[in-house]
Amino acid sequence: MSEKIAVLGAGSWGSILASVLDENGNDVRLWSYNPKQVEELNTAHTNSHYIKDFKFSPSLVAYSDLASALADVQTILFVVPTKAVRSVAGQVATILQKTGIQPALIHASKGIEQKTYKRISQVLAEEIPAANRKSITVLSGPSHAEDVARHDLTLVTAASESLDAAKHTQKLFMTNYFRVYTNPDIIGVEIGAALKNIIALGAGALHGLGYGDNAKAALMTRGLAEISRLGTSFGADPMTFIGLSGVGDIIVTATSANSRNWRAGDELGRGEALDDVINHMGMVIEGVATTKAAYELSKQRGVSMPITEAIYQVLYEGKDIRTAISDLMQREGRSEF
Ligand SMILES: NC(=O)C1=CN([C@@H]2O[C@H](COP(=O)(O)OP(=O)(O)OC[C@H]3O[C@@H](n4cnc5c(N)ncnc54)[C@H](O)[C@@H]3O)[C@@H](O)[C@H]2O)C=CC1
Ligand SMILES: O=C(CO)COP(=O)(O)O
Repeated sequence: MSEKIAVLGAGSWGSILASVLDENGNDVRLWSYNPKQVEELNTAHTNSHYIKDFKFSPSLVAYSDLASALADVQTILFVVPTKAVRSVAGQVATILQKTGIQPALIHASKGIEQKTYKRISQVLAEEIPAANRKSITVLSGPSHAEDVARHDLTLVTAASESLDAAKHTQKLFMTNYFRVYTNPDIIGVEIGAALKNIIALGAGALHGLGYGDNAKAALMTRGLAEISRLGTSFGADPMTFIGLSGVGDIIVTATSANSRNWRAGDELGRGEALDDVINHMGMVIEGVATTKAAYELSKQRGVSMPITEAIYQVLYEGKDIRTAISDLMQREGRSEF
């Protein structure tokens, strides 16, 4: 199977997914809005700010002009940070309207839009009227770009309301080190993908504060319980949260220094200020904005999310982390389920 594919967003994840698609024999156009990055990708075949010590194949071509990247493509993969999805999708829609092509739409971003609380697939469906809403697919799961770059074994999920669309994504990405499952539950997969970053921030903070394995296991388990409560309130399948995009992604992001969210939490736990952490990371820390969206959603829907609320208070209300942890521990005793 070989297709013309545009990958939009050349950060660590976009560029490595583009590389997987390129290795699979596709004609891949990697788009970035940063011309310097495009030049580096096309001349040195590196993307040094986002992915260290990795050489891309010269067959992978980068574009700074979106219309050229989209010319005649059969598939578009969106991998920009959540806050940029709507504006990039709007630009794509204008170009697709002019050219009349109707490519398959996949995304691999992990977040929830601020204020509208929409999932990424909902934003894409709204902005790109030509899209077949039911066939939009999300690719998600425990998958740090750094590990995929060195061909470490990686298992992810392609979720879509359309099984044909999910299978199409599965075929595009499958390699001997990158295995893709299908899942019809796009709601559960997108919610798990977004909210695990809140737990990764918390796990990093526990590490930075010097807490041990019991505390981290407790946070991951009870964090998953509240993600599952919010997800099922939207009709997600509870089983999704014990799959790759749920517990799988919590394990990888909440235990690894490759995770930007975990690292940000670690630095906060060591006493650094949030603004400083964001500034020197130089890459997206999705969990910061997702904490706000999830906290507001939980209040709107009456879903109990005490860990998310505690992290919201630390990030947005200046609450001391140790006080937040102590308050969580001293909540009234209750039944586990
Ligand atoms: N890095 C990873 O291992 C993984 C990341 N993800 C998700 O993929 C998404 C992208 O993450 P990364 O590639 O890691 O981010 P990154 O921070 O490494 O790169 C983001 C890229 O988006 C571009 N960008 C930023 N604002 C833009 C805008 N307004 N318009 C167009 N382009 C813009 C930047 O120039 C950069 O190339 C996030 O939602 C993240 O949660 C998902 C799985 C793994
Ligand atoms: O989603 C990821 C791995 O599955 C990447 O997480 P970070 O954005 O925290 O690096």
